Amino acid sequence: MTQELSLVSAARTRAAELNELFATCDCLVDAETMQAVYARLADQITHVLHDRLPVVLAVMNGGLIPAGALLSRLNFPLEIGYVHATRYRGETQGGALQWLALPQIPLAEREVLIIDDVFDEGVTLKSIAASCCDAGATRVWVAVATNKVHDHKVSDFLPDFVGIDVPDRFILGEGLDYNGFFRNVQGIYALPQEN
Ligand SMILES: O=P(O)(O)OC[C@H]1O[C@H](OP(=O)(O)OP(=O)(O)O)[C@H](O)[C@@H]1O
Ligand code: HPA
Repeated sequence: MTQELSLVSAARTRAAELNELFATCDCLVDAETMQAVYARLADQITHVLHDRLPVVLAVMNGGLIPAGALLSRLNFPLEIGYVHATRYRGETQGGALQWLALPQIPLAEREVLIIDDVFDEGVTLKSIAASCCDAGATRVWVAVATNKVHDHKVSDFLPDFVGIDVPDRFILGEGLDYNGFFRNVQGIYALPQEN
């Protein structure tokens, strides 16, 4: 087999494995419900921020999908940027937060809205919000598509806008990945529970 054919064959095998895994996942929130969640969140954000000229920061990579869903529903003046900070890196348990990109837009004397896919333990968003404050933001708001319900959250920090509560399971879809895959899935799914 040529090298190209063997790469194609390996990709096919991996794609089939991922499709098989996805077929065993539980749907927690369907795609239609997520659209309603984004619409409600966008209304709440609009109510608060419509005349504050915010800088809206997507948290890459997972925040990309919810940020897109929300931004297309925010019909008021705002600027868009991103930060990249990660602490799971393909694992199902979080580690130390690694910063890959700081905001490019100056945040001094600006209101900032940070958008991410999940508020899990909260380490990521608490740290990003603190760094925006350190950069001179007058007020930092946080919006998340999902909030994982458990009792091991960071202290003294909560998101301002929460889409939907989900149980304490490893979830994927709507920006959330498993080994880098499934971010593009519409709806929220959970990996099968170990027995
Ligand atoms: O509340 P926490 O326990 O801190 O976890 C939440 C963060 O974890 C995920 O990012 P991840 O580190 O997986 O990077 P990614 O978005 O690039 O996948 C997710 O997108 C959040 O940013
Ligand atoms: O449940 C999760 N799934 C994917 N990424 C995550 N990052 C934090 N929690 C999760």
